[in-house]
Amino acid sequence: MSTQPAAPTGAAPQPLVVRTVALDTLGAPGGDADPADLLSLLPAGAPLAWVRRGDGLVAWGEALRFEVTGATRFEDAERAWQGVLAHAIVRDEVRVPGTGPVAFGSFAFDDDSLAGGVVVVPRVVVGRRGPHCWLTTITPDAQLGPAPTLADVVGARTAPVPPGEVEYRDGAVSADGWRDVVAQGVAAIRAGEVDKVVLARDVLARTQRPLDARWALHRLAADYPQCWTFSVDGLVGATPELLVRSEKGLVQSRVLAGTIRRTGDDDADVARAAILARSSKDLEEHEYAVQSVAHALEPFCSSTNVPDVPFVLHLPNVLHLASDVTGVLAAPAGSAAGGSAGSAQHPSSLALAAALHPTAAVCGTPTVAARDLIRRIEGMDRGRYAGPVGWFGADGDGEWGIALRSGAIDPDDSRRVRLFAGCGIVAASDPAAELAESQAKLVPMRHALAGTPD
Ligand SMILES: C=C(O[C@@H]1C=C(C(=O)O)C=C[C@H]1O)C(=O)O
Repeated sequence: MSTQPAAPTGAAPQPLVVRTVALDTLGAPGGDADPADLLSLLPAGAPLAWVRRGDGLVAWGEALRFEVTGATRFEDAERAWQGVLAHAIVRDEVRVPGTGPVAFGSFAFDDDSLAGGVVVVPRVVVGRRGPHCWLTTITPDAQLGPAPTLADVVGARTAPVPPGEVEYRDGAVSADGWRDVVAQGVAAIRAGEVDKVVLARDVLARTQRPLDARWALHRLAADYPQCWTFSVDGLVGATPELLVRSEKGLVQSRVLAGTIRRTGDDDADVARAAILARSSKDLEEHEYAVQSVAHALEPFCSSTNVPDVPFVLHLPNVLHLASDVTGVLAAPAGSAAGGSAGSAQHPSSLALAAALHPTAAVCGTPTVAARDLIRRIEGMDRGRYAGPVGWFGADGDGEWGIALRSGAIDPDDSRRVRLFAGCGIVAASDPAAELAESQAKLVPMRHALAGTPD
């Protein structure tokens, strides 16, 4: 068992008291913090976030933390979370997805990565979903006390600190060297080793001041509203790719693969979107990714819906071919036919994420051969980049993105941030074009680290 509570809590699981209360969307009278702007509630330190278009969860503090490693990291994390829940005292007055006990998680791309994975159970969570806003407090070793208020938990708020000047240097592989890596990938495809492989690179940023993750989060959420802006244990980003959302028996996955850079000229970009939608190279890359998700979901679902044709997702830096795959989870054994009201016995969202990971959008096809090729030629440990990142609740429902367009803050020196970008490679890929695409994919994080407002 590789699950370890990071705090020396002894053998017995710690009982948690979990309390969710509704918040007024306009904030309490008397200048209380406004939950409408979730990110502005975060204190400095180690913020937890999963937000999109103003909805989502922000959280801080650590009631519990579990670190996991290896191929069993997802099931170990799941077991640790179940252990926590078994000893939790819960009073949830709101009862929508994201209320009650929640945990955030982030997991390595590769089973063999030193990064393993982490599950953080925060002390304070503030959530918003449409008209509902709520506050959850999670307190170890406490009695159920009076209802908490936002004013109790949000201290004097400080503005995010700008990072100052940022210097960049090569990561594990230089830009030129990475073109060679891509050429090796193309050669392996032409030799029949794989059909598609996704190859990534890292770039090292050094900021003048320790990076305040909130600075990056605000900029990412403002610039990339179509993406899921996340922060879990020093991994910060805004991903356009949803690995899986599972809610009350319905599952959804947003699959991306096939990319073209934007030019900044709207007319030219419309023409490029049309080129992307007809590009056989990009459609092939996309089809591999969609099929990998559809096949991984099928064993869990009574029905799935896989669009025949992708749509073009317009982001400020790139255009992507995108498909939203949906499914209905099969009724758990023993329940009434078609019953999906209680999701307690459905596989949890984390179990689904584990079954889906790694999709062909971030690994390749066939999966194992592509993963082996990545290990052989990529020249770096991806860490938690391209792994599942997100949150789940007491019933297992939750949302997991693929940690793309992201940076990992060095836990020993928060002036150092490792940024990542990768590209799907097929037989027709051109190394120089893939390098340019990887640079476009680094733009969100580079901009998020820009030291001064623009
Ligand atoms: C691997 C990344 O992106 C993935 C690769 C894509 C592609 O090659 O077209 C598109 C979206 C993502 O699935 C990344 O952003 O780092």
